[in-house]
Amino acid sequence: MAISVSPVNSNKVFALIESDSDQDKGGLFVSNNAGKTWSMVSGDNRLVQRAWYYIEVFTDPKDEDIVYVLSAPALRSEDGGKTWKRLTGTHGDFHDLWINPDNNKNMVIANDGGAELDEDNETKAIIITGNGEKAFVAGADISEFAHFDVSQGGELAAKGQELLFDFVENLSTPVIAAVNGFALGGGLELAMACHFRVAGVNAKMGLPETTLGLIPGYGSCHGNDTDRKHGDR
Ligand SMILES: CC(C)(O)CC(=O)SCCNC(=O)CCNC(=O)[C@H](O)C(C)(C)COP(=O)(O)OP(=O)(O)OC[C@H]1O[C@@H](n2cnc3c(N)ncnc32)[C@H](O)[C@@H]1OP(=O)(O)O
Repeated sequence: MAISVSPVNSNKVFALIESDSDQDKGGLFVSNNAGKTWSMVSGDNRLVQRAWYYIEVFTDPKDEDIVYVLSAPALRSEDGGKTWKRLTGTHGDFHDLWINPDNNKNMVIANDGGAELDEDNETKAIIITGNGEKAFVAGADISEFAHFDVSQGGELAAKGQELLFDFVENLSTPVIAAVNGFALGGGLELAMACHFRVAGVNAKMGLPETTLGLIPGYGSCHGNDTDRKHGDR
């Protein structure tokens, strides 16, 4: 079992309990009188499915009705544990959560893939689009790196991959590419790094750098784990 006392109301205590799974007796229980009496608020199986391994419950430091449960998925309730929404993330098996006591939008969650920082869980989605109708992103200005040698080219590609493409792909907030006009070279790769792509009727996509003998720098024509994860490229 796991226990969490609300930092804003010490009479409110949540207990996550695994019980006889054949009879579905486990789930989340709440006490509103510091543990004297208890009632079950949710028997959602997702809350206790990892109990054989670990089981974690956390109460928000600012709002006694916001509760988090870490399991194979990470789950959040905004109504005192009655209903649950799954948090998106880069990896399953969530083990620990830290919520900034002074700013409950700032949290760090740990899962089998590492730690993730969330500074704003009120942003439900991010849309990337071009300004105007001509281009989503026309790609890199090749004149800026035409003089690069092989190692400088490699460094540029590695840095861009990490700073932009991996960053976008690993965001826990869904990122949508609204492709309006040209999506060329790195612009097309940016759309590919997003979690969803929507193309307008004027969308034109391509990798024109290949006509110059350049291998696209950001993962569009060589596989990696992420490509396999999304499987939709
Ligand atoms: C980093 C890599 C190697 O991994 C991947 C890459 O991103 S490589 C770059 C891939 N992108 C391109 O090769 C696109 C090149 N541009 C074009 O093909 C055309 O410009 C166009 C199809 C986007 C638009 O054509 P058009 O309507 O005929 O307009 P233009 O007169 O050609 O361009 C207008 C204006 O925009 C400038 N421009 C265009 N593309 C880029 C770019 N990628 N970077 C910087 N600037 C760009 C172009 O130079 C013109 O500027 P001005 O002459 O008006 O100052």
